[in-house]
Amino acid sequence: MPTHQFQLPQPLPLENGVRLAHPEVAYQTWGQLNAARDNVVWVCHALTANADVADWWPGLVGPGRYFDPADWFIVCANVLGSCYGSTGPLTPNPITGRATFQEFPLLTIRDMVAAHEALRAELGLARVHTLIGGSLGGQQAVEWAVQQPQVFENLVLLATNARHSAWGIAFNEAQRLAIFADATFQQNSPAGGAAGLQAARAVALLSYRSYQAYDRTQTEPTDEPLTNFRAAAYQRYQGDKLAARFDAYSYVTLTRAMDSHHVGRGRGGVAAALSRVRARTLVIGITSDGLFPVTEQLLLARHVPGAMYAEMDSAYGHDGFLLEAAQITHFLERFHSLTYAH
Ligand SMILES: CC(=O)SCCNC(=O)CCNC(=O)[C@H](O)C(C)(C)COP(=O)(O)OP(=O)(O)OC[C@H]1O[C@@H](n2cnc3c(N)ncnc32)[C@H](O)[C@@H]1OP(=O)(O)O
Ligand SMILES: N[C@@H](CCO)C(=O)O
Repeated sequence: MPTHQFQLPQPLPLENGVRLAHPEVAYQTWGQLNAARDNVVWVCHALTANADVADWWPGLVGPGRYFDPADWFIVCANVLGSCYGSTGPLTPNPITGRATFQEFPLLTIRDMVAAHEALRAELGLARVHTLIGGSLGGQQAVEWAVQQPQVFENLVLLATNARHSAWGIAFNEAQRLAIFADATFQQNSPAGGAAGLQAARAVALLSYRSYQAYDRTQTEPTDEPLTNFRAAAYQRYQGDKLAARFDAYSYVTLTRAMDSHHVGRGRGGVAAALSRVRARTLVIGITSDGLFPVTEQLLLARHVPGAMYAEMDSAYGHDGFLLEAAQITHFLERFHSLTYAH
């Protein structure tokens, strides 16, 4: 699908008090809005994905999948701060003409939601049938459902939380330290900090997978090597793969936004904030998720009124929310049949 660009009509007031001039949001849509305008599905993507949800979630979005464009009008927008078309740290500042990470403001999950809320208004979508997201996408989804409870009919949160944990922030900081240790980060060019980003992704992978996943896929078949281990090659490969498609400046910006996530900030705490949600809600946890452990999804389900909770096993750990399409489809079908049974 073509990627559309939406420029917000006004500067965007950010949570830290700065106004972001002429912000843009890149987005894609699939399917048609029906006459009743009640078939909207909005997908919020995770850390390094983009607006092309049919590409990165092919098991859930596409012909014959649970979210089939023949039935649904599906929207996915790139987050503010990313390097896939929405305004980010390497976007030239329209006033100064410069693109420098150092001058780019701190973004929060609420700022990302504010940009997508402006896009929702632009598209004239008064109601959204289903808002769905995992990980950083789930952080946006829950924040949005707290902010605009009247808009969302159904909310699906996967492998996410109400407030980013100390453990998650520590992982993110370890990754940022790897990036800052790369002297080329000062360049403010797309390849700046690439070696640091490779190391950051290798660290991140440890939090996205599990002991069992590495044991199953990366154990040596023989006892021969004393060096150049399979698991080590996998770490390098994954680092290279991300550095080839992403930039270090967006990575730092987005991980800082993730750290900022706290639905209860200024709202009397997490429980009070979650009690505002009016959407029928399904929360999905992954038993092997070491980054967003199921205790975090149980907390969401406990405080969102009437929420349902489902738990899946995955050999992948946290990244199971991207890969376990069959299990997620099963839970969505059950959720749909329960919420629309009468
Ligand atoms: C432009 C864009 O692409 S943007 C959108 C793409 N990305 C996103 O949307 C972000 C979300 N997606 C992701 O995070 C990931 O793609 C996931 C989690 C869904 C899947 O991760 P993957 O890396 O594909 O899976 P996995 O961990 O099994 O690794 C498989 C890869 O590692 C390689 N690999 C496996 N073991 C080793 C090893 N020992 N040494 C070297 N390479 C290895 C495989 O050959 C395979 O390579 P390939 O990706 O080039 O086919
Ligand atoms: N694997 C995900 C991050 C984990 O939520 C991504 O690269 O977007």
